[in-house]
Formats: sequence, structure tokens, C-alpha cells
Amino acid sequence: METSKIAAECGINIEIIFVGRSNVGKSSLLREIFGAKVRVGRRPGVTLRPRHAQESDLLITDMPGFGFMSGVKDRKQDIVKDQTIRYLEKNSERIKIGVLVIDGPVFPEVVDRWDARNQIPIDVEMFDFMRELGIDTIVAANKMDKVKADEYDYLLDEVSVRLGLEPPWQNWKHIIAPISAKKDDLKALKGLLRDRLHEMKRDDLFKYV
Ligand SMILES: Nc1nc2c(ncn2[C@@H]2O[C@H](COP(=O)(O)OP(=O)(O)OP(=O)(O)O)[C@@H](O)[C@H]2O)c(=O)[nH]1
Repeated sequence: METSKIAAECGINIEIIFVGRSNVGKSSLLREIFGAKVRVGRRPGVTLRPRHAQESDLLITDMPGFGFMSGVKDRKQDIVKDQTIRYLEKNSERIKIGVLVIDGPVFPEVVDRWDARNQIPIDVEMFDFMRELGIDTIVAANKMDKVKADEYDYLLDEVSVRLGLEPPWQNWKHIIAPISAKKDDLKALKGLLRDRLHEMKRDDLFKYV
């Protein structure tokens, strides 16, 4: 069934969407954050469709990762990107929060590699696009457990520069959430999600995040 139909039929008022490259740890993060409360199962096999979980009038959407996948012929990245753009455009009214998940430690390097080819990095493009659509967008910088304590702030400054946000990164703590899904350190992201829900006067949804 088409997603918009599901939403219309089930009275969705708030959608939170998760996007990111493959292998950034989006699945781990979703399992950690919603696992026990909201069932976000494993993506069965190779699928390019969004996955949804619904709790009350809250819809949580997990977009497929941008990236290459064995078994899917060429240009999965482009296909997923186009599909994500279409989905965001179509549902932008209802999507109140966007979470762009990045692999924090490698993000600056990945962005620079794209820049060197005169291409806009897909993550940065998505970040800008979601904001242009008026979607309140959080960047979850995952895998921060890999970063040494004395390099932590430097790395996050580099991340914010690549996102077009003037450092120091601490000025953007309402947007950048350093986390580690593996170590179950999701405080920063949960805090930002709750801040947004609180602003929407939806503290009743705190139990799901
Ligand atoms: N060190 C570290 N590794 C992590 C963290 N989160 C996830 N990983 C690892 O990163 C790899 C990818 O994690 P997934 O959760 O499968 O990533 P994904 O983004 O959902 O990937 P796709 O399914 O390809 O979209 C796995 O080996 C995880 O164990 C983290 O916070 N720290």
C-alpha cells in the first residue's frame, strides 16, 4: 500500500524520518532508540522501500541507506536519492523532524572526496534539501566512540564546517547530536528529539523516544 494512504487512514500527525548513507549505523541506532518500544524490524533482504513503525499518531520512517549494495545493479545511490527526495517532497507537511545519520569520524573525509570530484556529497545535499523543505533537521553524528577524547571537539568542528555551519560545533548543539549507537550513548539525539516534541506540545510521545 502507498505510504501516504497508510498515513491518511491511520491519522498520522507527526512523522520522524531517518536518512543516511549505508553503513553509518542507522539500523543500529533505530534498534537502540526505538527497539523495545516501537518495533523497527530488520529490512528483509534487499529492498529500496521505506520502512515504517507507528505508535499513536507518530510515524517513524527509516529510508534505505544511500550506497552500493551487492545484488542491486548499479546506481543504487542515485535511485535511493531520487526516491528519498520524492518521498520528502510528497510528505513534507507531515514530516516534522528529519534525522540525518552520518558516520562522524569519517564524514569530513568523505565530504572532501566528493568535493574533490566537484560533486555535492549526498549527505550534505540531503541536509540542505530537508531544511529547504522546512523540515527541522538533526544530524546524528554516530560512531563517536571511535574518536579520542582530545580529538572530539576538533572532529565535530570539521563536521560542522562540512555542513555549512560555522564552528565551533557547540553553537549547533540544537542540530548536531554526537552519539554512539554501539555504546548505547544516544543521550544527545534523544534530548533533541524530545526538545522538538516538547515544542510541539507532544510530551506524551516522550515514552517512544
Ligand atoms: N564503532 C561503532 N560502530 C558502529 C556504531 N553503530 C553501528 N556501528 C557498526 O557499523 C556497521 C553498520 O551498522 P548498521 O546499523 O548495519 O548500518 P546501516 O547504516 O543501517 O547500514 P545499511 O543497512 O547498509 O543502511 C555495523 O558493523 C555496526 O556494528 C557505533 O556507534 N560505533
